[in-house]
Amino acid sequence: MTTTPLLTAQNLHKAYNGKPALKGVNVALQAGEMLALLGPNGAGKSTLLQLLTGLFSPDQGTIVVMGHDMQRHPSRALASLGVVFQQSALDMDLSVMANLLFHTDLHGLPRAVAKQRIADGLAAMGLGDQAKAVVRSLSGGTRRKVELVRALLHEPAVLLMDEATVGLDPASRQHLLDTVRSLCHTRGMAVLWATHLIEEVKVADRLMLLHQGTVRFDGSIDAFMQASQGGDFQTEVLRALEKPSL
Ligand SMILES: Nc1ncnc2c1ncn2[C@@H]1O[C@H](COP(=O)(O)OP(=O)(O)OP(=O)(O)O)[C@@H](O)[C@H]1O
Repeated sequence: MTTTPLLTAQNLHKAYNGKPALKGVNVALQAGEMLALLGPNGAGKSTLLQLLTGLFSPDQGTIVVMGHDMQRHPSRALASLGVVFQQSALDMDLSVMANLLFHTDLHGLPRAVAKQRIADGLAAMGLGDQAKAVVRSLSGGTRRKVELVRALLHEPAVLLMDEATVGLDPASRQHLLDTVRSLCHTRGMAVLWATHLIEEVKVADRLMLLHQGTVRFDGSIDAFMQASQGGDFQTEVLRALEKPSL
């Protein structure tokens, strides 16, 4: 059965000063799906995520989120997106609570609903006692978790994560990914998650390999391994990306 994807990007092109960074990329994210976007430095992962979040416009191509065209109706499209970027979006001098309330106000959530979701979100990430802490006083790993709580407060249909596990120790990284994974299952949230950590992508439903602005593979990890040349997962990913390491 085919269903309408929650997010569709078609034929995305983007160049910087005439140098192409994306050359006709297509993405379709289905409800409940976790898609890992893997590629070496400079492959175009951040550029793709910046286009999908409406930060920049593509030179060519279209992006539709929950039926809303990103260029024609950006605020409607963005209302269904949660974003965790490499760069922190938190105000370092405000408390965790103030940062999170700022986000829920932006999305027009009533305060009572906002406070309940914030309490639940912090508790789910093991941060129930950190609401009053000033963000600057938190470790890098804890800030990442707060970023995730923030990104989920308006219950987005689609979550976009760019290297969201950077700075986390292995246990926290696993916890963050498990949390996201269970939201895919329970709420049908779709996730596009850019990373350069090959081993990390094994928990994803689908793998997209990006190299020099072009999609080299898009499908399940099983399909990738079946089409490969018999090496282990890491070896085959590096072969597909023509890299000795990522
Ligand atoms: N603002 C910019 N101005 C000029 N060139 C850029 C800009 N942003 C990215 N590029 C170039 O576009 C290409 C794709 O970069 P991008 O950051 O999207 O890749 P990436 O896969 O996210 O890499 P990384 O993992 O290093 O962040 C690279 O050649 C990069 O140098």
